Amino acid sequence: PQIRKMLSSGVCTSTVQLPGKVAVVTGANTGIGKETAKELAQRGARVYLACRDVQKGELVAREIQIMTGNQQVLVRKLDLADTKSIRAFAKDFLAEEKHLHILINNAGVMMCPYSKTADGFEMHIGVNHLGHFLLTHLLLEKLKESAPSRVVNVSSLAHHLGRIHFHNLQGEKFYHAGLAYCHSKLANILFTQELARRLKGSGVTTYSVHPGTVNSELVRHSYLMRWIWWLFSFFIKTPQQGAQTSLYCALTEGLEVLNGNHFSWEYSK
Ligand SMILES: NC(=O)C1=CN([C@@H]2O[C@H](COP(=O)(O)OP(=O)(O)OC[C@H]3O[C@@H](n4cnc5c(N)ncnc54)[C@H](OP(=O)(O)O)[C@@H]3O)[C@@H](O)[C@H]2O)C=CC1
Ligand SMILES: CC1=C(/C=C/C(C)=C/C=C/C(C)=C/C=O)C(C)(C)CCC1
Repeated sequence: PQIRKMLSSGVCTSTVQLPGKVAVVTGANTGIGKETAKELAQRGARVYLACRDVQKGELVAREIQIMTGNQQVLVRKLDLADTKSIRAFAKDFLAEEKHLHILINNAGVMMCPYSKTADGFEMHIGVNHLGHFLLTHLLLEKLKESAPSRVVNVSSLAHHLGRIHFHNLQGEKFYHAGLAYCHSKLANILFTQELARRLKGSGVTTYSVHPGTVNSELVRHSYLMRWIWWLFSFFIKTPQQGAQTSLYCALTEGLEVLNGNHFSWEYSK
């Protein structure tokens, strides 16, 4: 129990409520994204679940509506492996909404077999980084107009093993599914730092996050990881616990001074 308590430490204690606020959470139909969206809805925000599978999203939206009593939980199609889908999502969102206060770039894929996005990017870098990069870029004016607003990029402690190999960005010369994930998670952090630098003074701030080791569907592509996750399932975080660091960065008052920083449960009390 002590190990479990230590590994699942770090709770968002902010009491901030979000009536009138608008949030987008990518990959919100399961895992950490679903729990993040649920908490934002609980606090009164209008929450867009940006999912590639709209049917799955609708089921979750209904569940969140019933649990929170907030009817403003909406599902929109977003496939981060296809820039056409990202552009269509952004176009419809910008036409529909006056504001965007919280963007949580949460969706992610880990250790999938070598494959490419619709636009020819290696899947990890394409979905985890480039897809979110484009999405953020397309929504940036709206975020600025809605300032103070925040962008949270869900990265991972796996970034420590990441390197940006510009000569092999699409994994065509060499591909390792685990390392490809690590590279994409490093890209999330570098993106956060540079975005913070460029947005200084705009009222939009951005943070990257390691959510902890979380019992979710992320391990679906690796038999070994599924086995490790099963073996340690008692010790690792629930998705609800895994959502705490994203929520902390989205909600905590006064965090603007730490614009561009990386937040990780390992360092929290
Ligand atoms: N679980 C963990 O231990 C850790 C997780 N993270 C990060 O946390 C984030 C959330 O992961 P987690 O909840 O654990 O994993 P899950 O696999 O449970 O959730 C991932 C979400 O991303 C979505 N997604 C995947 N590919 C795409 C795509 N092409 N377009 C749109 N959405 C997509 C999935 O949709 P669908 O259900 O349709 O596949 C799903 O909703 C990820 O960024 C991950 O890297 C970081 C460190 C540790
Ligand atoms: C050894 C070990 C663990 C394994 C941790 C691993 C393997 C973490 C991988 C994290 C990843 C892949 C993050 C994704 O972004 C646990 C389960 C904490 C329990 C304590 C001992």
